[in-house]
Amino acid sequence: MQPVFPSSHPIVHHKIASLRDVRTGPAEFRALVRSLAVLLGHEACQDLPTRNTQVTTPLGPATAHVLSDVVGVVPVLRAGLGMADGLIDLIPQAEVWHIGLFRDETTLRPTEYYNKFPVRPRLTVAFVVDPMLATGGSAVRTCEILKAAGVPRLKLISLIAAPEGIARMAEAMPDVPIHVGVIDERLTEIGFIYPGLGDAGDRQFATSADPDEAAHHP
Ligand SMILES: O=P(O)(O)OC[C@H]1O[C@H](OP(=O)(O)OP(=O)(O)O)[C@H](O)[C@@H]1O
Ligand SMILES: O=c1cc[nH]c(=O)[nH]1
Ligand SMILES: [Mg+2]
Repeated sequence: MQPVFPSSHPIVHHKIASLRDVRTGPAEFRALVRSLAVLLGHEACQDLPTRNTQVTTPLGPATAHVLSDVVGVVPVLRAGLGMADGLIDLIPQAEVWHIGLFRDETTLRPTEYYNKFPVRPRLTVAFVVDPMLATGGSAVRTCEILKAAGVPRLKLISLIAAPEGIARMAEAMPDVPIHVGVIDERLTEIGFIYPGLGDAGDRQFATSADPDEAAHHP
């Protein structure tokens, strides 16, 4: 089974409490997603290798350390987009590869609608970012696409995971570590994470179909 790293950081937990809250509107929700991505991204980068380099400071030469990897950030559209901004805050030189998938609401299977990445990939490590790991279908499909594109090392960063999604990743992608804010109780009968936060894409982009939910944050 792959390593799973639930965050133990109090700031992560504090921000996830606000993210879950039904009264949190889209602007605050987006800001929380971005800052949680920075915090979890920081944890996920802990073991990245560095190489020595020389730079000249105003006082003279210095040995410095820079990342050896060509890093990619892969948001799973739509909900992963807000997390990508946080990862790019951390690693501005990262290549950003977009993968468009949504979950069919009846079968819960991922449906692909968009991919954008270079024909001859140079990445040596990619961080897949998606706030929700529910059944795990979307994460597994994304990792399959990236492996087929030749990316040798993958990591998944999510904000909330269900035990079912973690088990699915462990079976299909045992070499992909998972960095996650929290692991929740279970999936509901319609495949939502419980207690979760609802639909992460709709809450970021203000597209909830439920007028009562929208009324909480006019
Ligand atoms: O683990 P799974 O069962 O596959 O579910 C998780 C997926 O569901 C959500 O996306 P959604 O399909 O709602 O698309 P969206 O981001 O466009 O809202 C979420 O952002 C994941 O991509
Ligand atoms: O709880 C869930 C499950 C899948 N996608 C979401 O946005 N939320
Ligand atoms: Mg959605």
